[in-house]
Amino acid sequence: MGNMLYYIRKLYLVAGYKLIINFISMIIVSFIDGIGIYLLLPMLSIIGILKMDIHNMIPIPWLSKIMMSLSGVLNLPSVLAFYIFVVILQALLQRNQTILSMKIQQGFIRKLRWDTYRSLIEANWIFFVKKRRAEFSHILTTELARVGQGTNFVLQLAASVIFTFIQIGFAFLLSAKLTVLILICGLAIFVFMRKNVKRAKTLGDRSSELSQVYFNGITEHFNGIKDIKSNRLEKSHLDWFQSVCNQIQSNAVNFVKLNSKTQFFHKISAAVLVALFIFLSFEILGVSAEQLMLIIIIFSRLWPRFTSIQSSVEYIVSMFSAFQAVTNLQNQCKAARELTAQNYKFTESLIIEDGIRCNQVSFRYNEDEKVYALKDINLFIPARGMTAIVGKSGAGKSTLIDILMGLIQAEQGEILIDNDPLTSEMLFPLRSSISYVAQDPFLFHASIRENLMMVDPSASDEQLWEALAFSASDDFVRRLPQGIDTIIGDRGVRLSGGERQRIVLARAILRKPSILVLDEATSALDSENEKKIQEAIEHMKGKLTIIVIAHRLSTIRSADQVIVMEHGQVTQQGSYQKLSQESKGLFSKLLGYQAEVS
Ligand SMILES: Nc1ncnc2c1ncn2[C@@H]1O[C@H](COP(=O)(O)OP(=O)(O)OP(=O)(O)O)[C@@H](O)[C@H]1O
Repeated sequence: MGNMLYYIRKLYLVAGYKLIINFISMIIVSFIDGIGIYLLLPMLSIIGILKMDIHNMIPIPWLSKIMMSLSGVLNLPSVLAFYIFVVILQALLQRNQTILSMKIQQGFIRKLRWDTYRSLIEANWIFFVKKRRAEFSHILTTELARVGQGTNFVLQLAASVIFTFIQIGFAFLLSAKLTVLILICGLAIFVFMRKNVKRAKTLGDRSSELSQVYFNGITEHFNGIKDIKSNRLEKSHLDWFQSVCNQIQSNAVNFVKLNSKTQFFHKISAAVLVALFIFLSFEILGVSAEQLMLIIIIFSRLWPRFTSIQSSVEYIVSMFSAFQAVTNLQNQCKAARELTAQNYKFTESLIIEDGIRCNQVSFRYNEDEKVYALKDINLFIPARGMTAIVGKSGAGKSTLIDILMGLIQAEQGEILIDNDPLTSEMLFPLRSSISYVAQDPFLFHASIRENLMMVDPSASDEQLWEALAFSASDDFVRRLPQGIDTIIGDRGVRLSGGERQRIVLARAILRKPSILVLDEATSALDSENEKKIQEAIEHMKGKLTIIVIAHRLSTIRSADQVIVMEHGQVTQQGSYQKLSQESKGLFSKLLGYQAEVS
């Protein structure tokens, strides 16, 4: 019930007065629908086509009097014209009301979609580290579509309830006793079928769960399709897929079984009740044939509404798990929000004069565990110098970079920028001044030009080629079939690993950063291209702050300082020359290993 109220409140907040207009339209449409059919029969009797007593048909004295007074005016064409006019009016209003309902439904979904995507984009990095990405796609597509469908049912339910009340009103005027009987029967059946609503909720929850599993699975499988193919893992993935599909199928069939059981029960009970009414009307209540006919018409229109109400309730209840998944995700994102309206205002970059300092910085990915990814880090990264971070795999190099970029916050200790603590207000100016090239660089399914211009939409051709030349990619880009306008596929899949790295490097340079962070950014390059890039980076020394993570130590010879990390701690710090002479240190050991390998 709490869910329902929360949902209605949200719907009202988005749709506002349109919801009320929709509600009023529904009442008018139902009302006209009601009078159209009920007046046709009495009017046909007035003009003598049906031989029925008008007072029996309309047991409301003033209304039957008005009808009788029209007897001289009406004829068959005018009665039929009036009927057609009422139907046209009703159909026109119905059409507008249907469009309005759709506008409300789509407006609500658009708002939910926007709020969810925006809250995701504004959440901090650690939120993404802890969550599965496929969950976001699943919620933004499948679950939102389910909420949309559910909203349609909510509006339909409102229409059904209003229609039912109006029809009950008409029926009551015609025969109070019979209407009360119908209502009691309707209510009894609704109470009797209540357990179906609970079951619908369980099936809805299961449906959310299964579609999440399905979405996560297929996302993972297609991300790892090369591994699947090359390691002959197709069979196990097909088995998994088949098992999930079977579960989804059986869950959906169970829901339809439940829903059709409701409809079946309503149909049977309708037939039994009609028979019972006819019997009661003639044998006990002494209702006239005319009234009975109208009551049957009312009943045949009213009863399907009871069925549709019950059916809509089942669909709506099963939709709530999807709505809950959407709102839960929004709330989690809000709790992890780092980008606020205030932050959007900061568009300028931060100019660092002195350098970045870490003071006793510690960090854990999971605060419930003892293991620290970084422990008591003290270091200084001078502005416009080149700092290299080295260490074995898992030593904490990338985590340190994330802390320096303000992507994650230190659990203990502080980061100082030119001796001022890194505050949340400084995060965005800091990031605006950084160009970051990751180990696994990201490129969009677009042309090279579009991938480059993403960071500077006003860049000229000359600037693009300058950036490409810097990253030693101008030659290979010229040789591509469509040159710089070649589409490079999902994540740049149509390029080699080294080519991808070079394009991302060109993009990083095009941004004109004051801090360039290269996280194993040249690991996939051949020696010739790596040398070219190394030379280009050396030219930049003194102009911008460069932070490089490198496993290949030959690439960091020209660094101003080298930071050596081991198990989340800084164990050595100094110039390349100095560290290579510390024979007991890890750095000289790493140098030794690499000399052996080469
Ligand atoms: N998302 C995460 N959740 C939990 N632990 C993590 C996460 N990312 C990294 N870690 C842990 O933090 C430690 C440091 O990882 P980090 O990626 O910083 O190492 P690294 O030195 O960059 O390694 P590599 O050279 O292999 O990239 C590792 O023990 C790793 O298991």
